[in-house]
Amino acid sequence: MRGILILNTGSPKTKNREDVKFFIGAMLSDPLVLSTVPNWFRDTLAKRIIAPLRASNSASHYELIWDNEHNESPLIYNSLQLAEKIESSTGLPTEVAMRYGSPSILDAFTRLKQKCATLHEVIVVPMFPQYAQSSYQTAVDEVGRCFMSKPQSFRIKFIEPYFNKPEYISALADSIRPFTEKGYDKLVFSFHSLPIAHVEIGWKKGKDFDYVFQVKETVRLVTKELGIDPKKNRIVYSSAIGRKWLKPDLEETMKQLAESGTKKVIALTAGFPADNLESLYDIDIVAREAFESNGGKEFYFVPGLNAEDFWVEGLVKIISSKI
Ligand SMILES: C=CC1=C(C)c2cc3[nH]c(cc4nc(cc5[nH]c(cc1n2)c(C)c5CCC(=O)O)C(CCC(=O)O)=C4C)c(C)c3C=C
Ligand SMILES: [Fe+2]
Repeated sequence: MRGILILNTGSPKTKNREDVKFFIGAMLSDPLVLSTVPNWFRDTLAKRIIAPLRASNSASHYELIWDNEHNESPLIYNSLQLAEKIESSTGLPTEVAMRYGSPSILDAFTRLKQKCATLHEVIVVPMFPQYAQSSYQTAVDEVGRCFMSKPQSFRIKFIEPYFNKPEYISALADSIRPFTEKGYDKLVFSFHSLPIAHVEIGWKKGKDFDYVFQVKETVRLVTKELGIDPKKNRIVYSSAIGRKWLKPDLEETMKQLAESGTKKVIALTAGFPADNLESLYDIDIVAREAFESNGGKEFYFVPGLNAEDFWVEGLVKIISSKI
């Protein structure tokens, strides 16, 4: 029997400073994330310098978006909900694993084997529509490392980035349509920013690794599916932590739009199917505030696809294409 593994980046175990610090340290000590630092210095820089400096601020952001009802980070909660629905829709054992922290990849393999003694194949579904070495590549590499760390009775297959897959485009369009139908001035598509150095490495390898190409394709195809005016679109990038990162910046653009008289804006992330810090904080709190406090009148945030039925249906089709 086959199993399915929903794979994402991860989130702190709790919103407490210590857990947030641990998570940031784990992420930034990854050579595919913090790649411009010599190997010998990366761990120290990540765990002893950046993580302690960043943790309090970051924890205060997590505090604002945390899912207190389920006592969980929204990213983890959304991923678990999605896995539950995929399992009941396909009848195949489905688990969640994170690149950093928990639930871990090895634990997820164990749970899949417990659910199914005759497991012969695991289809790994990285929840990254566009390729980046710091998201898709590092997550699939880690699954590979875990898989090779001990003998397994199953094989693994990976779903590729689905930036242009009709099922993803149509799910995104379905989530945006109720907002665009009511009229708007600008539709802002936000994506995670990346160091230009990462973008260039991907671009040189070709379109399968080219983040900016894939971002633009997602936006072009969604625009076509919705039948809306591409001139009212903006592509922006959030969460840059350096000067040589992809621009224009989300917050800066919101301020400029408001200052130049734009009244009604719709914003979403087409780079994260599951809501998380980058959508719930960067867009729904920071970008909203930048727009509204500079003269903008109406700001609408399109929630992520999360575990919406139309996305579950689309994702199951994407997964089925590997079977
Ligand atoms: C060099 C730094 C970083 C790069 C490059 C980067 C790329 C990148 N990240 C995601 C997805 C997620 N990142 C998340 C958290 C997070 N990411 C970084 C740094 C880089 N990310 C940090 C320091 C953190 C911790 C939070 C913070 O302090 O800002 C998360 C988790 C969000 C959550 O809700 O918990 C995700 C998901 C992608 C897709 C990506 C490249 C495209
Ligand atoms: Fe990140």
